[in-house]
Amino acid sequence: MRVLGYMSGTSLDGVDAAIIDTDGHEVQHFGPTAFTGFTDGERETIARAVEAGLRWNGEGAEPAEFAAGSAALHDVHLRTAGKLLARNRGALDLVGFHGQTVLHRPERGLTVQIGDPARLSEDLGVPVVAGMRQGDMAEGGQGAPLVPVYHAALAARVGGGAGPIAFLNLGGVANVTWVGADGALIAFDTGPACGLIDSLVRSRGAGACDVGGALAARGKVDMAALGAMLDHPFFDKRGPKSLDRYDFSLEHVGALSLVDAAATLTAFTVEAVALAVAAFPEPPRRWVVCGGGRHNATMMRALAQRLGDCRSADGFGLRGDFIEAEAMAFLAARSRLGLPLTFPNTTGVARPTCGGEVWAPVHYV
Ligand SMILES: Nc1ncnc2c1ncn2[C@@H]1O[C@H](COP(=O)(O)OP(=O)(O)OP(=O)(O)O)[C@@H](O)[C@H]1O
Ligand SMILES: CC(=O)N[C@H]1[C@@H]2OC[C@@H](O2)[C@@H](O)[C@@H]1O[C@H](C)C(=O)O
Repeated sequence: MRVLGYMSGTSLDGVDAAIIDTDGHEVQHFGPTAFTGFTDGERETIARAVEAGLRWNGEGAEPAEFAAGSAALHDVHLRTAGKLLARNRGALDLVGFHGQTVLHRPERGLTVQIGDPARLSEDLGVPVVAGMRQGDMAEGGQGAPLVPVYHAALAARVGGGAGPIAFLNLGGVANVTWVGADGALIAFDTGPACGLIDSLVRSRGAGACDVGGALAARGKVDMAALGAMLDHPFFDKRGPKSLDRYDFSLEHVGALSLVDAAATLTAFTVEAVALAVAAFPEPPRRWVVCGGGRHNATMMRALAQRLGDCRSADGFGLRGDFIEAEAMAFLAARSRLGLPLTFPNTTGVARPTCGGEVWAPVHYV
């Protein structure tokens, strides 16, 4: 199947898209990719939906802001498809659509993504698989992370010898997938990645993110603040476990200078990843890093110091900025084939579980 996967992640930077050819087990061909950044207006509209989602907290009627957020997202998804399909005339069989998470409360079986898969299917003329977190939650899972089964499919490409490897995604939130030498999977969210750092940098009027980790490189880690952040109850929980992007706050670094706060938050991300190792039967022999955080050289240096062999996915011929989008395509294909998306050791779901709901354009036969 030729499948277009879309992801708009928690960092609210825009929409990633990638086309892959897949049979739901392996990737036969990596097709083109595209990213469309949100305009300032779109970002504000979508951020308002996220803020409204947090206030709403799943109680009472859905906030009115969701509709405007969905409409803005839809436009960005269509623009992104325009770029991809103009360059790629081969027919698409399917689309995998994530949408924008506006609330994630796994302890209450609630995960909410805005977006309009029905309209997307109409406008693209292709069936769209969406709602892939909900099937997992209905069976008692966390609804996240979803990408581990895709990481497993990529593992052979980065293996290079015996022993377990780990994929680490550094987006707004960080998640890890441990792939054993026999293909066993263990996965969970580890803690924040870049989301808190972005919030810090924005709140101090210093841009949208710590580009290259330049701020953190000039700062000093505040051990008291780091200790206080690592005291969060999330780190006492055993996995599988998952996070809402806003589960952590800036309160412990509020009094620090910008560079010291950036250094401390960067250390927080790294230490939270290091804590994950205790959950694995053996330490990974190699860490493969995906997501925008791998552009943060200070974070990458600290991770390598803490974890050992820890490198960007790009060094293995993978597209580190598009792995989540590719994963949405891969999961959509698996959903159509009735194959499981999530597993007891990746989301805590009761049994390997398929999921996703398909939206077909009315003229589609
Ligand atoms: N050049 C750069 N230097 C430092 N950080 C960067 C750079 N480019 C991107 N980032 C960071 O990468 C993050 C975005 O990564 P990515 O697009 O993988 O996240 P996401 O998919 O939105 O989030 P999630 O994976 O949590 O859903 C931003 O939060 C930003 O801080
Ligand atoms: C609820 C939600 O949207 N979670 C995201 C977020 O961003 C990273 C991490 O937290 C991960 O659990 C998940 O995204 C990826 C695509 C996943 O489900 O695997």
